[in-house]
Amino acid sequence: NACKLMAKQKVALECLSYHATAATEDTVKLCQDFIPSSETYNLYSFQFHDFDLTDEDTCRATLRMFLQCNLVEKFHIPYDVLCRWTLSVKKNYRPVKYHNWRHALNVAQTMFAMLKTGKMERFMSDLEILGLLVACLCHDLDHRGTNNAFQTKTESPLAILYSTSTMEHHHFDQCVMILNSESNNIFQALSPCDYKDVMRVVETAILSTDLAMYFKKKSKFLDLVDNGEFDWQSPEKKELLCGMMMTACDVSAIAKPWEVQHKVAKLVADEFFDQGDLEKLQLNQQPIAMMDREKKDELPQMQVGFIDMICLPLYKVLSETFPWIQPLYLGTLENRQRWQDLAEKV
Ligand SMILES: CCCOc1ccc(S(=O)(=O)N2CCN(C)CC2)cc1-c1nc(CC)cc(=O)[nH]1
Ligand SMILES: [Zn+2]
Repeated sequence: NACKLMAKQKVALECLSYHATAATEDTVKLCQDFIPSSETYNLYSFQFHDFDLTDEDTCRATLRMFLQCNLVEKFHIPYDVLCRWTLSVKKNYRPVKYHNWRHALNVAQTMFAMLKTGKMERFMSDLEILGLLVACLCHDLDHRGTNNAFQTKTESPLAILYSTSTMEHHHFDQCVMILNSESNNIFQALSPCDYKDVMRVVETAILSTDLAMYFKKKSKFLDLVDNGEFDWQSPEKKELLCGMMMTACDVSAIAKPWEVQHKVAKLVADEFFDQGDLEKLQLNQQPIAMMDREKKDELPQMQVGFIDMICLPLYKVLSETFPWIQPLYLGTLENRQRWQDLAEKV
């Protein structure tokens, strides 16, 4: 009957989350590890990259960011739970070329640098800081290296579950699944009210990483800034600001030193080209230029377009209100020149 079916589904889900969460020995090891300082990992810098970090380093760097923001203390997060949760999050990223655990770590580190070096933490409550860091680390969970359009075109189960922001809803789902898994709930000590609030911050932040939503968000944000808005404390203005910060972190590879940006752009391109191959072979469709490896010569020009359409307007309006994040704007400008030079060479 229905009850038995529900019970079976519940057991199946628990079994799924059991395999999806961290192994005990890995958790014990991370728990005992020495955690180097933020400076050792260069976490305060907008020029941070993960190329020299081992997988263990990426977990220690994650713990360092939580410790540096005093989140373990403020929200009574049991340290072993934080270790297990970190490893479970890392385990639920697939080894795709770009949207993998390393991307999530880089996005979280940019958020950390915006809050600390960019001095934006003064506009955020402790709960929002906790929610934003968790959202960055979880924002692309279980990404398959294919975008929302691909889910829709292939009528994938995810597109049937969510017709809009398909992947972003799945990323949030995965985040909830991990928190609901045995001894993985870093929010376990929060009051029911704080729990509701932090989950709302995490959900809004993860859903706001759908670039299709960015353009709507940007015009609303621009209206506020143009009207000389500076009180970001009202709930809807705060949600809008957090959404803009999430996009700023999500695309922040565009602002990194040229060698870093050039390497990361190749990872992005390779993942896009893999989807283009799938569309040609599996769907017998011609992919858009961005995903067509036959058109890789157009890549520098596309990066200039990406910078002009999405990145520069975003970093410009954010750095006008929060001047200390200007390195993101200047870094993007420098890379625009590099991509422009390559575009003219072809
Ligand atoms: C590097 C390979 C080419 O990469 C791009 C090509 C075109 C555009 S686009 O702005 O024209 N636009 C974006 C919205 N799509 C719906 C339509 C196409 C963006 C990128 C790009 N995206 C990311 C974010 C994943 C990172 C990055 O470095 N570059
Ligand atoms: Zn992302």
